[in-house]
This record gives sequence, structure tokens and C-alpha cells, in this order.
Amino acid sequence: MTTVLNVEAVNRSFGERQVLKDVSFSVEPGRLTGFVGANGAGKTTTMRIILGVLAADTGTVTWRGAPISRNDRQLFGYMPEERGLYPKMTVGEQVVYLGRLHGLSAADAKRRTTALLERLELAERAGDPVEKLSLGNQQRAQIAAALVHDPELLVLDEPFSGLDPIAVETVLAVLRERARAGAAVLFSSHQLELVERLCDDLVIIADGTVRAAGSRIALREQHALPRYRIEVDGDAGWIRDEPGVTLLELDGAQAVFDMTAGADEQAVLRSALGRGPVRAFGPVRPSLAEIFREVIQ
Ligand SMILES: Nc1ncnc2c1ncn2[C@@H]1O[C@H](COP(=O)(O)OP(=O)(O)OP(=O)(O)O)[C@@H](O)[C@H]1O
Repeated sequence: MTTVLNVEAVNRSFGERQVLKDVSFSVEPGRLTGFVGANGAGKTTTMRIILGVLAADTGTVTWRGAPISRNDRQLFGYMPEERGLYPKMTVGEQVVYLGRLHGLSAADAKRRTTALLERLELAERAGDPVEKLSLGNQQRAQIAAALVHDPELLVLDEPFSGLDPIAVETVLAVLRERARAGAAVLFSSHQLELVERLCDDLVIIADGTVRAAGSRIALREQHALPRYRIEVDGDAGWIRDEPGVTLLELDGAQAVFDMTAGADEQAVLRSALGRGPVRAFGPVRPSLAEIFREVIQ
């Protein structure tokens, strides 16, 4: 797969404090990359450096293999943490204006604004000044502003914070559509369940250091535990006496257990089948929250 955005060994300090330490990761087109980390981990600082709002002390950020130019930035869409739409301007005018700034013709900017506001369920508010909108609707307007020029790279700082569950689903669907159309999407979030559901790739940062990066599936496999779940008919309590089994949870017919290294989980399955029907048997994959806790330690 071709990488479009490459962050390579980026360092950045504020005064004495180094807030980014050798940060490296890449973002692929057509994929959603979740950027996760605790408060103060360095997500916003990294995003600002990608967008050229802030300079790195050392290290490079490249777009399609070359340092990022002003022209490249026209192809980027950014939703900054500090938001920053003009409060007195109407939502529609504002999104059109930002589209024009990114090089769209007046007609294209209008057409795309109408379509996007419709898609984000904000069309009815197009004529209202931003300051009159609820925070959640202001957030949707911000997302429209970042998307209006059909960017090839979308960088979104906490796009889901402050949205109600229905708005989350709408925005999520819009981001998926953008990725499916070929855009590279990098977004930060604290909401791990959401990131887990949404993203293809992950970058986990703690104290300014990337602790894990890669596809969500690969990360889950790398951090897979030798842990299994079984469901049988009747009581599963016998499982605690099987060789190599450490029983973690027992709830009637269901059990979750770890296997000691080298022990054979298939032997447990055979043993279960010898006792009666087995309704379910398989490895338990760690959740993103569990992987996160493990890698940031
Ligand atoms: N302009 C600045 N001057 C001094 N320190 C700064 C500045 N910007 C960020 N920092 C510090 O850098 C560290 C990283 O901040 P950053 O905003 O990148 O983290 P974050 O991961 O985005 O956190 P959050 O989730 O809270 O937004 C923090 O300790 C922050 O206080």
C-alpha cells in the first residue's frame, strides 16, 4: 500500500519541555487512522506540525514523498482543536468562503456546501450565524468546513467530542465515505470504543512517544492473549481441572480461561465435546482499551 503522509522522527519542545520525542508514523490513502493518547500526550502538537501551523524542531513530514508545499496544503482539510469559525457569519456563507479559500469556484463551493450540509443534517441551519447553533451543530459546521474542498488528507482534532450518539453516527458515515473515495483520514479521539469501531489503522501516543502503530487487526493480533471463551450445555465448571487451564470467569455454561504456554486449547475442546454439545469456542481478542492500557504503561 502506498503511504501518502509520512511523519518521520519529529521532535518538538516548548521551553525545556520536550513534548514530542522521535514521533514517526504514516497515513495511508483510503483508510481511517485513529490517533489516540491521553490528555497532553502530544496529538494536537503533532497535528499542528503536519498542517504547518507549528514547526518541528527536528524531523520531517512528507506528502507523497516530498516536503509539504503550500499547494499540497490546499489539498488538506483540517479541523483544529480550537475550532475557529467566525461566530457572526452564517454557516452556509462560511463553508462556501472556506471552499473558495481552498481554490473552488463560486459555483462549486456553493454546490458542495449545499450537499455537505444536507449530508451532515445541518441544511436547515445554513442561514443561521454560527454563534446561534448548539455546540454539537457548530461541530458539524466545522466538519463541513474541513471537508468542503474534498481534501485528499483530512486531519481532525477530536471530531466526535461533544456530539450526541446520532450525530456521531452521521459524522462517522461521512468520514467513511471520504476514506472510501480515497482520502487519507487522521483523527484524534479519546473515545476508544469509537476508534475501535471506526478506524483501519491506529497510532497510540503517550508522553510524546509513539507506543504502537499499525493496522487495528495487526495490533489486536500482536496483543492477543492465549485466552479463550467456551460455551457448553450445562455447567462449564469442570474446565478448571483441565491441564494448562487458568479459569478467569465462570458463568454457568460459559467460561473464559487462559492457557499456559505450550498447552493445547484443542485438547480442552475435545474434552468438552466428550461431555456434550459445545455451543461456542474461540480466542478472546483484546479490546482497544486493553491494548491501550498495555502499551502506555
Ligand atoms: N504552545 C505551547 N506552549 C507550551 N506548552 C505547550 C504548547 N502546546 C502544547 N503544549 C504542551 O505540550 C503537551 C502536549 O500537548 P498536546 O495539546 O499536543 O496534547 P494532546 O495529546 O492533544 O492533548 P489533549 O487530548 O488534551 O488535547 C502538553 O503538555 C501541553 O501542555
